[in-house]
Amino acid sequence: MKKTVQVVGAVIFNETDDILCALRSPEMDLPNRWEFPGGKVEEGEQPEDTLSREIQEELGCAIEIFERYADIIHEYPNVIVNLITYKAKIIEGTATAKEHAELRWVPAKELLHLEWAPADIPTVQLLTGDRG
Ligand SMILES: Nc1nc2c([nH]c(=O)n2[C@H]2C[C@H](O)[C@@H](COP(=O)(O)OP(=O)(O)OP(=O)(O)O)O2)c(=O)[nH]1
Repeated sequence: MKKTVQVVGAVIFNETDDILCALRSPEMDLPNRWEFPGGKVEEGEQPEDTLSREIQEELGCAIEIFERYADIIHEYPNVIVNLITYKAKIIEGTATAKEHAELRWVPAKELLHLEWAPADIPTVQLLTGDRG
């Protein structure tokens, strides 16, 4: 049976309502695909704590986490990913790509122009519909 991993991602908005998109590096799984920064929830960890920790590690900044935005299950060939996204904003520091190949602030209506990790597409479509 395929393993299911719980993954949290941040939909980070700025003051002009652009969304922070992160490009996975060539060394990561799903190389060169755009994603919501975040990572796997470790055993015993609260999803919001995972998200704050991952954002600090990956982007070097602190976020405030708001409501849960979407809860998606996507089956990859080797694993099932349960991607839960939360709306968030940066409250301290500036987002810097410490692990990603690139970070980009993108208006909601342009999100679908990027090549996303397959599990992210339903969430991106929701965002585009909400704000586009
Ligand atoms: N962080 C993140 N991962 C995603 C997204 N969409 C998606 O399919 N994934 C997949 C890629 C990975 O298989 C898994 C999470 O991986 P990760 O590499 O970000 O997590 P991590 O930092 O905890 O991983 P690890 O290398 O320490 O094992 O979920 C997304 O929007 N954000």
